[in-house]
Order: sequence, then C-alpha cells, then structure tokens
Amino acid sequence: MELPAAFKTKYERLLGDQFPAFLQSFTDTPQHGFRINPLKSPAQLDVDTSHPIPGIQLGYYGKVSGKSPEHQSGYVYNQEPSAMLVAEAFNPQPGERVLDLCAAPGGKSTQLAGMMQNQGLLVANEINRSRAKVLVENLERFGVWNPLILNETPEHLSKAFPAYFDKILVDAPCSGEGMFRKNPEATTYWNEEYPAECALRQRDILTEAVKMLKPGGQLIYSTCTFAPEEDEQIIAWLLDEYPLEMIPLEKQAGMSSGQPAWANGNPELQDAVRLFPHLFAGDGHFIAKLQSTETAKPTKIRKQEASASGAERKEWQQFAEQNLTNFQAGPLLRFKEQLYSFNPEIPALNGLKVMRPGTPLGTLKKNRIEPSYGLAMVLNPEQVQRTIALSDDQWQKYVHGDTFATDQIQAKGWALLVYHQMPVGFGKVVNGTVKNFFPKGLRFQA
Ligand SMILES: C[S@@+](CC[C@H](N)C(=O)[O-])C[C@H]1O[C@@H](n2cnc3c(N)ncnc32)[C@H](O)[C@@H]1O
Repeated sequence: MELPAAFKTKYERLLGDQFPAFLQSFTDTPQHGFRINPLKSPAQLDVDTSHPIPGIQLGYYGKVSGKSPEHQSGYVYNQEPSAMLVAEAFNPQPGERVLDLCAAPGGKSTQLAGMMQNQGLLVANEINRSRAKVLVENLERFGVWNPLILNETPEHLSKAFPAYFDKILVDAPCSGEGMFRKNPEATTYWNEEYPAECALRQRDILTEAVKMLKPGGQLIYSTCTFAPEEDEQIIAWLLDEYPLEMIPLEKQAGMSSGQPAWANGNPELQDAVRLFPHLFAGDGHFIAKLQSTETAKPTKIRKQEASASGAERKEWQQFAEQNLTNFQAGPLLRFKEQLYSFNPEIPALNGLKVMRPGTPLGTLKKNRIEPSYGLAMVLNPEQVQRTIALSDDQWQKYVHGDTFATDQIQAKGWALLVYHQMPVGFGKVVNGTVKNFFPKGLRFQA
C-alpha cells in the first residue's frame, strides 16, 4: 500500500522515534475479531474461542463466516478488535437510556445491547438510508429487544430528545486513517485538509449530541483515525465550549494516552485512549469519555402512545396463546403493515424517520398474524409451543429459501426452526411440508 507522502511527513513529525514501527504496522496483516452474543439462549457453537481479546467480554481474535449458522442466527458478530474497546469504555448499564448516534452497520450498537442485557432503551440512529437498512438487519439478527432505530439527522434528533439520554456514543464519521491497512482505497481520498474538513462535521454532530445529554450524562466520542484535528483537538474544543469534564479511561497493555501537546496542552486530554496498530493488536482508534457537569432538571417530553387497535391487539393475543409461552410483549404499535412491541420510554415518533419503532412481532394479515423473523430472533426455544430441529440439509434448504419436508410435527401451524439449538426463524407446517419465511434479502447458498 502506498501511503500519501504528506501523511508520512505528518506522522514522522508527531511520532518521532516511534514512527518507523508505526509505518511498519501498515504492512502487517489486519486483525480480525468476533464477539459471541450474550443475548441468545445457550447453544453449542462451532467457533474458535482460543484467542480471547484482552479486556473484551466474549470477544475473540478470528473471523466467523457470514454464511455460518452462528452468524445467520445472530450468535456471533464480526468486529475489528480495537472497535470493541469503545463499548467497553462506554460501559452501558441495564435500564439506561442510550443513544448510538452514528450507528451503522451496528457493531457498537449490538455490543451495547448485549451489555445492557436487553434492559433499558437503545436508540440506534444512522443518517444514511442504505446503511440504516444494514443496521436494522444486524440489530434484528442479534435479537435486540425493542430498539428504536432511526434514520435521522443529529439536528432533528436533538429536538425530539432534549436532555434525554444517560449515555450517548458518537462514533464519528472520520478520515479513517486507522483503517488504511484494511481499506487501502481510503488513502486515495485522503489529503492534508481532509482531517480538518472531517473535524467541522464532527463539531456539528457533537453540538447536537450535547443537547441530548441528561445533566450528569456521559458522552463517548470515538474515531478510527490518528488525526489530532479529529481526536484531541475535538475534545479540547468540547471541554472549552460545554459544561463537560473528562472521565479517565483505564489503559491496558498496548493502549496509549491522549496527547495534550497535539491540541491546546490541556492535561485532561491524557485521559483519552489512543490505539496505535504498532502497540495494540488492532486498527487505529481514539476514544474519549466525558461527563456533563450540568445540574439542571431534564426536560419533559411527550411519550409515544400504544396505537394498535382493539382488533389488532386481539389478533396478537390469539397468536401468542396458540404459539408462545412465557413471552411478554411491550405496548403494541402498528407501523405500516407490521405490529411492533415498543419501549414505553420513547418519545412520540411523529415527524421522525423511523426504521423500526421496536421489535417487529408480525405482519398483520386478514384476521391473523404472520410472525416476523425479528420475533424469532428474540425468542428462545422454551418460549414457543412448537419447535422443529433442523438437520444440516434442512438448514441449507431453509437459508436458501426452499421448502422442506418434516415428520416432527403433523398439525398445521407455526413452529420455531432450531438448528444446533439456535433459533433460525419461523416456518409454517402444512401437510408435512415446512413453508419458508426466511426474509428474501437474507437468503444465501450455504
Ligand atoms: C464510523 S461509522 C459508524 C460505525 C458504527 N458505529 C459501528 O460500530 O458499526 C460513522 C457513521 O456516521 C454516519 N454519518 C455520516 N455523516 C453523519 C452526520 N452528519 N451525522 C450523523 N452521522 C453521520 C456514517 O454514515 C457512518 O455510518
């Protein structure tokens, strides 16, 4: 990979005697990692967990195929190892109100949801529509319960969620220097001015993020770039402009401190973390954690009301009685043709670009409900009345979108399909044949 000459000159000046090792790291093979999903019911996973990533709960070096059963059923998520440290620094607690403002494709959102144990509210937002669709897919497969998934600008969001969140993650769009090794093409649109341009956008995003923070709430800012303009200088600006203070991040082996000298000399900047690929087995990253020092009372907001009609609620009740056990949905909302369970904490959604108001329970058909893939992804086998254990051949047919025969269930109706103890979706049994409801866009040849 050919690094831009101006990039090399800049980091030679900044890094001094560490520069040769830094430069050498661009020729190393990129690190891969994956996380095991703590939200799913126990299953025997065929993944190699012999190389744990230090400091990451259920994080391992290695890669799991996107076509594996573990990936298809949301039991694992592939994510670059340094990126996993952001959620660890964030440390969300069950019950908190959490916003992931720049969320797609969902690496950090899925990790945050796992740490919150599906308790509390996760709002995952992505400004780019097609990326927001991928975010939906990933949160759904991961089995995140009642997430609010939005496709909004930070400006719109801050009007809907004033002083609302306990914790906000801004994993900012950046110049991506830390990813050059994985994505060499990124070097072609880098130029000397690019980090400063990105910094302007980062300031705009953060200006809105601060408005959404509760008094005493925490803001985590991260980038995958080495550029001080987008890292220390952004944090120095935040500390100057807003009632925020740094929270020191614990540094494990291989992690470096923020560099006050690369901004305005504010010693608090040391509390941030830098990850350099020549010192840590992962890509380049920057993480800083700040806390609001404001004490004013949070603003009241109007909450979303349950909007499903009596008939729709009854249809759901009927479906639940006939098919589920020990499953409690939240309040119900009709959104397009789907019935959703949503978190009663969310503000009124009118005027917001909603991708998902919560967990899709099913599609409303004439006098009946067709259960959704998203519902199957949040269930464990003990919560349904009928399951079908798939053979290898049946699983391959299922993910390909084909029907297949079964002798496990005779009566007509819905069953949760389970492969190696992992729920993979709903199927409908009709005369010994299982009809396929695996979403068309997700089908593949195993
Ligand atoms: C570094 S990526 C996020 C990665 C994600 N957090 C994850 O872990 O999978 C930054 C995201 O910010 C989005 N973005 C770009 N411009 C934005 C803006 N003005 N406001 C909010 N988000 C923006 C990009 O579309 C991109 O998806």
